[in-house]
Amino acid sequence: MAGSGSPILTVDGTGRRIAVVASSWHDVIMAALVDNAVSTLEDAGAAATVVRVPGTFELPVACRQLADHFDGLVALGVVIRGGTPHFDYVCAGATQGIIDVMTRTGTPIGFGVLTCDTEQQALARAGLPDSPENKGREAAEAVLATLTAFDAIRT
Ligand SMILES: Nc1c(NC[C@H](O)[C@H](O)[C@H](O)CO)[nH]c(=O)[nH]c1=O
Ligand SMILES: CC(=O)[C@@H](O)COP(=O)(O)O
Repeated sequence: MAGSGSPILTVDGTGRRIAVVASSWHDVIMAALVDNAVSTLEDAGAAATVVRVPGTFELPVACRQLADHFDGLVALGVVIRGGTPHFDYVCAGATQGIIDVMTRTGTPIGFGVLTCDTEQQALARAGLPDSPENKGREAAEAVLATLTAFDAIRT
């Protein structure tokens, strides 16, 4: 299980159809996030479909297009601060946009967007062999656990 503070979840993905929506900046880190999310979903018995978008700012619109066609989504991105406030707007816009899709559609979205000041911070959370944390796995586990919780609520 990933780093300190990560919840201990028992996740079952049997019969679930999950779309992994992934941005395309910082390709090495993104590849690790996507690979870990997909393997976590498939190891849990879910069917995973990967959909790529240009950047993290485009994640919400892609999530909205997919939310009615999948049981759940995983949103993955890597945003690394540059020299202007652009980082703040991309991160805030994507985060609020993903929240809006989730609350308006009722489709759970595992949040796997890394918002980092440095590349080193992102690498440490990517689930690479020497990464202390695995945010791709965490986001995948979260969406499956949420769907399980929904089942309990509905019974
Ligand atoms: N700087 C990063 C970006 N910027 C691009 C935006 O996400 C967006 O694609 C652009 O503004 C066009 O609409 N995106 C990332 O995912 N990561 C970054 O570090
Ligand atoms: C977070 C970003 O969009 C980043 O690439 C912007 O860099 P800058 O603020 O130097 O334009």
